[in-house]
Amino acid sequence: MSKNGFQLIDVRKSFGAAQALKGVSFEVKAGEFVTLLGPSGAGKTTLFRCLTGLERADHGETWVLGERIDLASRKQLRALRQSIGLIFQQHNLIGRLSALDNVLMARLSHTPWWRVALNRFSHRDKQLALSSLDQVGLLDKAYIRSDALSGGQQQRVAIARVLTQHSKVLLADEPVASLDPESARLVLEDLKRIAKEHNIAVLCSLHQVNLAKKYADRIIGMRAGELVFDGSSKDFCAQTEQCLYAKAHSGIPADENHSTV
Ligand SMILES: Nc1ncnc2c1ncn2[C@@H]1O[C@H](COP(=O)(O)OP(=O)(O)OP(=O)(O)O)[C@@H](O)[C@H]1O
Repeated sequence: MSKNGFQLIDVRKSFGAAQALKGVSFEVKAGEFVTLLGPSGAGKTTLFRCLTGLERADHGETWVLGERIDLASRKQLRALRQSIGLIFQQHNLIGRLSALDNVLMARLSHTPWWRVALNRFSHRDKQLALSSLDQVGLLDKAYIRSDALSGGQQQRVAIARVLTQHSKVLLADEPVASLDPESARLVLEDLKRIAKEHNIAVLCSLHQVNLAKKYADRIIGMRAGELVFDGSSKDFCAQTEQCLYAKAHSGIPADENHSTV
């Protein structure tokens, strides 16, 4: 099993009668930027929750950085989660803190409590945080309160925080859902570049097919808990898109739809 990236093998998860994941298998390797597409209820959030250990699958194996996160103890889970960077639609920054202080939050678990209480992070940590802000083009905003930044800039501060955390795996759950097209472009370009430059496995769920096709190395399509497409962006054609979305809204059960996997 790869020490880098993550892999799901026949992962199934139900909530009562609702089968959220019906045997999902795929791998994302270090350096890959993969987008996850699928209509509402496809199981994307459940998949992310299984990958972070927030949800335990009923069946199958969930490997993260060479370890079974589905079998991890609380202590192992805490350690593993430090290597998993999370980006959400709502970036979870503390509005009254500067961009730099928000990025430094990634170093909390590496910093003695008294340094945190006095807001005295080490020089090395500050350099690291500033360098991360520089990598997302926001060095000049380091000392600005984060609630004074635009939505796109705040999302890029959240990316800088993940970089400062030294994440090896990055899960981005609809990171551009509430952004204007230009901000969305900048965020996706950052995520793609970071995957390559830092050799991080990135899985990013999106609702915009055009953005997935433009930026992803690979697209994974899910519908009703099943993987229905796993391939390169150029192979994701109009027919695949229709299969993924249109029929899902038509009331036809997923089992009766054509699968491209
Ligand atoms: N905690 C839960 N309790 C009951 N059912 C759940 C729970 N979580 C998810 N489900 C069900 O599992 C299925 C998949 O949900 P999930 O949220 O993973 O889909 P999604 O693709 O993320 O959808 P969306 O794009 O709308 O967020 C849905 O039918 C949902 O109702």
